[in-house]
Amino acid sequence: MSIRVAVLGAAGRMGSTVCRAVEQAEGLDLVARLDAGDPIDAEHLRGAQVAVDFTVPDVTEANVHAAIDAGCDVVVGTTGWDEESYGRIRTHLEQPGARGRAVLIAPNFALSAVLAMSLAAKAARYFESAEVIELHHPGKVDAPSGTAVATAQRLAAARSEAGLGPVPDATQVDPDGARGAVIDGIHVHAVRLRGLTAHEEVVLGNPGEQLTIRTDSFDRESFMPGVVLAVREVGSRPGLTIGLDALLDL
Ligand SMILES: NC(=O)c1ccc[n+]([C@@H]2O[C@H](COP(=O)([O-])OP(=O)(O)OC[C@H]3O[C@@H](n4cnc5c(N)ncnc54)[C@H](O)[C@@H]3O)[C@@H](O)[C@H]2O)c1
Ligand SMILES: O=C(O)C1=N[C@H](C(=O)O)CCC1
Repeated sequence: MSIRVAVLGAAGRMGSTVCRAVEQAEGLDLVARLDAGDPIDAEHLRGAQVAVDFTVPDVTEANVHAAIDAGCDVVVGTTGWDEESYGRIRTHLEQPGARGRAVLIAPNFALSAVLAMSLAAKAARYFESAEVIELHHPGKVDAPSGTAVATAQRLAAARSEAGLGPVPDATQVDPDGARGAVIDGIHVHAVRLRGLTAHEEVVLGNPGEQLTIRTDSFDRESFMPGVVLAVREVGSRPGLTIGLDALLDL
């Protein structure tokens, strides 16, 4: 039996790539392509069991609630999520009408990025300094990237668990924000450059040495094995799963 899939944001860069990947994947059946202006309800989802959301940060949470109400499990790649919005999804999934439904939200479905985040979190405890540089195409609407936010949060958590203090930084004068965004004490720098797709460097420093962990997605095909895996697996994980790590046994 095939898994029936709807794609939300189907006209976008990621959504259109996901539509092609679903059409080509064995055991998946693309039943609906929805984009801005299309209602997200049972009629328009056309019997989909899994909805895949690659839209925009402003609308993704509302889409997920609507897809749950329409009886779908949901795979989300759109960025812009935080603890509050995760909490509202968890609460929704505990309601009687939504029990057993599953939502998987991942800031990055590329294997190299998932591994880079995991390796960076492992390495973080051994270094005094840690910063994140993310580099993306100039059509991206949000900064810093969802991947960079998640990376910084994981670096900070690992440092805190290891008892490390703040990163060393003597900066006192920075009127224009040259030191970047600061997420949980980790500096994050965003580059937008024509020709790029999605890239990230985590730089970790000690006296006399540096470790650089870099991931490069050269095209959107790189995200597709992770998206297809999530579509296949989401139904067997009721509740909210954050990140692809759980599916890869990392
Ligand atoms: N998790 C990952 O691996 C991963 C990879 C790449 C991009 N992303 C994220 O995916 C999102 C989409 O990126 P993109 O480059 O495809 O953007 P995009 O602008 O090309 O596509 C977004 C699409 O969503 C549509 N849309 C807007 N409002 C909508 C609504 N209410 N309902 C349905 N569709 C709606 C737009 O019309 C557009 O077609 C971004 O948040 C991006 O950061 C995540
Ligand atoms: O192209 C984008 O936009 C991407 N967004 C995600 C993010 O913000 O981390 C993943 C990488 C590509």
